[in-house]
Amino acid sequence: MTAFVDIDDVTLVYKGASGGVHALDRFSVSLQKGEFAAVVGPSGCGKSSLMKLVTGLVPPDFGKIQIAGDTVRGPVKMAGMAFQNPNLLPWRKVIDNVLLPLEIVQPHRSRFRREKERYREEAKALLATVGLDGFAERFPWELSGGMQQRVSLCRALIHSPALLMLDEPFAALDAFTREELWCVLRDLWQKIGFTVILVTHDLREATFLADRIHMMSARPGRLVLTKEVPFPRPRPIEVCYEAAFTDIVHELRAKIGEVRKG
Ligand SMILES: Nc1ncnc2c1ncn2[C@@H]1O[C@H](COP(=O)(O)OP(=O)(O)OP(=O)(O)O)[C@@H](O)[C@H]1O
Repeated sequence: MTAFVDIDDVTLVYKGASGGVHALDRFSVSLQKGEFAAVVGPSGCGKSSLMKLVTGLVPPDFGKIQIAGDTVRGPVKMAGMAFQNPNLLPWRKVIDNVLLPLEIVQPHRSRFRREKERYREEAKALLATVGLDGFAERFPWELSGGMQQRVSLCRALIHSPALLMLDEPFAALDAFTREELWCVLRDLWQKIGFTVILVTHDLREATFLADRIHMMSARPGRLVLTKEVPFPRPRPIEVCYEAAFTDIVHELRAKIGEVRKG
C-alpha cells in the first residue's frame, strides 16, 4: 500500500552566521491514511522542525516529503495544526476563532460570506463534539486552558483537513485535563478518521493515542526506533493503568535515556 505521508530521507540544516544548525539527519517515516503516529525524542532533537517540514513551512536540504502522492513544495492546505499554546485571538468569540481557517483557506474562502450560516452550524456541531456546547459566543479569556485547547482543536479541524499536525498540544495542561483532552482527541480521530502526527514529550500520551511511536535521536534528529502500540481500538483510558501499558512506557523511557546520553 502506498503511504499517505512519506517523509523520505530528510535532512534539514538551519543556515546561520556560525555555520548553521543541523536539525534533522536522513529522517524517514511513513504513515498510512488514517494512521495515528506519535514522534518523541529528547529536547531540541528536531521534532518541531519535522512539523515545519511536513507542513511545508521550511524546505528540506536533502530528501523529500510527499502527502497523498504530491511532493510538498510550500504550505500544505490539507493540514490542520495545533500547538502547545492555543493561540486564540482574544478579540474574536470562540466561534469566530474556530471559523478563522475558513476565511483563509480555499475553496471555503470564496464561499464563506455566502454560506456563513452553514459554516457556523458546522462549527457549533464541532464545538459540541468536544464538549463546548453553549460556549460559541464566549470570548477565549472566559474559558479555562483545557477549554481553549478544545477550541484550538476545533479550529484545526474545521476545514476537514486530511492531516492533523499536533505539536505538544496538551503540554501546558494539568494531568487530569490532559487525560480528558486525550479522550477528546481519540474520539474526534475515531469519528472523523484523519491522519495524525503528534509531537510530544509525554510517553504515556504517545502510548495511549498512537498506533506507532517514532523515537528520534538527540540533534541532529535521526529515527532510532519505531514502536507499534498493540492495544486494540477503541482504547479506554483505563488501558493507561495496565501493566502492558506501563511496560511500553518504561521501555521508551529507557531508550530515551540512552539516546540523550548519545
Ligand atoms: N529557525 C531556526 N533557526 C535556527 N535554528 C533553529 C530554528 N528553529 C529551530 N532551530 C534549532 O534546531 C534544533 C531543533 O529545534 P526543534 O525546535 O525542531 O527541536 P524540538 O525537538 O522540537 O525541541 P523541544 O523538544 O525543546 O521543543 C534546535 O537546536 C533549535 O535551536
